[in-house]
Amino acid sequence: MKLNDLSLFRQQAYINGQWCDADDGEHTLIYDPASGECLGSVPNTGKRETRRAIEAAQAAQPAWRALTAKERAARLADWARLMMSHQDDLAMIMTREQGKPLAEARGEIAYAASYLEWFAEEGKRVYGDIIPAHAPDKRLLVQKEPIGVAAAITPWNFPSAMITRKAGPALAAGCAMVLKPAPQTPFSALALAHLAELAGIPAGLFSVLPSDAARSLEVGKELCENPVVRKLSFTGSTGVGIKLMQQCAAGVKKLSLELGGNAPFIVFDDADLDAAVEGALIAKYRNAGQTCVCVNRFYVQDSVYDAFINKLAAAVGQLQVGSGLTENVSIGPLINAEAVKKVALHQSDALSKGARLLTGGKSLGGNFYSPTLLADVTPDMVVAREETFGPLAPVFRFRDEADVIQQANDTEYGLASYFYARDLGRVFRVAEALEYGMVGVNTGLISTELAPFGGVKASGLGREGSKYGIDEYLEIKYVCLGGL
Ligand SMILES: NC(=O)c1ccc[n+]([C@@H]2O[C@H](COP(=O)([O-])OP(=O)(O)OC[C@H]3O[C@@H](n4cnc5c(N)ncnc54)[C@H](O)[C@@H]3O)[C@@H](O)[C@H]2O)c1
Ligand SMILES: O=C[C@H](O)CS(=O)(=O)O
Repeated sequence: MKLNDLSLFRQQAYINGQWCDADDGEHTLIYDPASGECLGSVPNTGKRETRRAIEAAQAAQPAWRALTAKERAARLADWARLMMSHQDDLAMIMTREQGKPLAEARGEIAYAASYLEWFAEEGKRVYGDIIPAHAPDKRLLVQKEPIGVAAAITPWNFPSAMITRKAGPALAAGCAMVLKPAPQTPFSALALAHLAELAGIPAGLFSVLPSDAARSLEVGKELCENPVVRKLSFTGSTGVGIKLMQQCAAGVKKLSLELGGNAPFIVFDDADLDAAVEGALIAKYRNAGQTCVCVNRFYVQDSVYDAFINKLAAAVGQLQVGSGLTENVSIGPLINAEAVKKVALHQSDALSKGARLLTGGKSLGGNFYSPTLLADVTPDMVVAREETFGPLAPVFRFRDEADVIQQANDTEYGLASYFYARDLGRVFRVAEALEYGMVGVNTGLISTELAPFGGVKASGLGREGSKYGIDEYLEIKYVCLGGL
C-alpha cells in the first residue's frame, strides 16, 4: 500500500488502547476488489476479544462522561482535523479495500470527518428542561444523559462515514463505543482508530474488532447479548438488521437501524430533463450503484419517456469503468463476485420478461460491470422488488401522479426517494405522498451531516446526523424535587 504515512496502515485489532492480535492467533486476508491483490491481513477477533473491549469501554466511559461537552468536543474536532490532514492516505486505503474511485474516496473522508465536526458541536447543545411544576413545593427537571456503552456494526460500502456517523454522536454524548467493521474493509476502520488515539480519545473508549464473516456472527452476538452494552447502532441489510433486533430483544437494548433501500426516481412531464439526467447519474451510479440511497427504480411519465431514456442512455454510455486508482474512472469494481452475479441475474430476469437493453449490460471480467440502462421495465420483474446494489438502472413508465405514487410506494422499503418536477403544487403533493424517510426534489444527492438520514418501514429505525442524531445515544431522566 503506497502511503505518505505508513502508520495509518494497521494490521492489528485495537482494543482498550492496545494494538493486538487475535487471542487464538487467527487472522483473515483482505483483497483489493479491483486487482484481486492481497492487501494484508487483520486479526480474526471473536467473543473473548469482544468481551474485553466491552469491559474496557465500561471502565473508560465514566471519566469520559465526566468531561465537559466542550472538552469532548475538542478531542472530536482534533480527530476530524487529523482525518482531513491524512485525507489522501485514508482515501488510498479506502479505494484499495473497497474499490471506489479515489475522488469518491476523498469525498467520503471529508463527509466522514464532517460527522465528527458536527457532533463535536452538537454535544454542547444537549439541553434539558425545567417544567412548570404541578405543585408549589415541587420543581420538575428533565436532563439528558449518555446511555453508556454503545456498539456499532457497519457495512463495507462507506468504510469511514458509516463509522463516524455513529462514533461522532456517541462520543459527543459521553458514551463509549465498540465497533465491528465490515469484514471486507477493516483497514479504513483501523486507520480511524489510529487517528482517534492521536486525537486523545482515551484508551478503551473506542475499540475496533476486525473479524471475518463467520466470526462477525460471534462478535455481533456478544454485542447484542452483553448487558453492559446498552445501545446497538447497525448499518447494513434489512435481513441482518432483523436478526440483530431479535438478538437484542431480551436485553431491551436501544437500537438504531439504517437498513436497505429501494429508491424510486420519478421524472414528471414538467421536469427539466437535462437536470434530471444529471441527477440520475449521481443518484444511480455513485459508488458503482452500491449505496443504500441509490436509485433502484426509475419512473418516467409517458410523454417524456423516450426523450429522457435517450438522454440518459447517451450520458451513461460516457461513464468510464476501471480501477479506482485510474484518473477519470467513475465506475469502480463491485465489492465481490456475488455482487456481480446479482446484477447479472436482475438484468437477465428483466430481459427475459420483455425489458429492452439501451446501453451496457456486460460483465467486464473480475468484479467489473458496465453501467447499464434497461427500458420498458414492468412491476413483475425482480428489479422492481429487490435492491440491486449495482450499476443497473431499470426504467418504468407511468401515466399520472396517482399511478406513480402507487407504484413508487409499492415496496416494503422506505429510505430515499427522488423526483423531478417544477409545478409547486405537484412538488408538495408528491413529497407528502411518498412513504420514505428522505425525499430529493430536483436533486440526486441529498446526504449531508446537517440533515436527518434514515428510513421508514423495512429501511430502519432512528436517524443519523442532524440535530436528531445525538438523541440515539442519550436517555431522558426526569427529576422531581419535592418538599421545597
Ligand atoms: N441505510 C443506510 O444508511 C445504509 C448504508 C449502507 C448500506 N446499507 C445497506 O447495507 C447493505 C449492504 O451492506 P453489507 O453487504 O455490508 O450488509 P450486511 O448486512 O451483509 O453487513 C453489514 C454488517 O453486518 C455484519 N453482519 C452480517 N451478518 C451479521 C450477523 N448475523 N451478526 C452480526 N453482524 C453481522 C457484517 O459483517 C457487516 O459488518 C445493503 O442492503 C445496503 O442498502 C444501508
Ligand atoms: O450507503 C449509504 C450511505 O448512507 C451513503 S450516503 O450517506 O448517502 O453518502
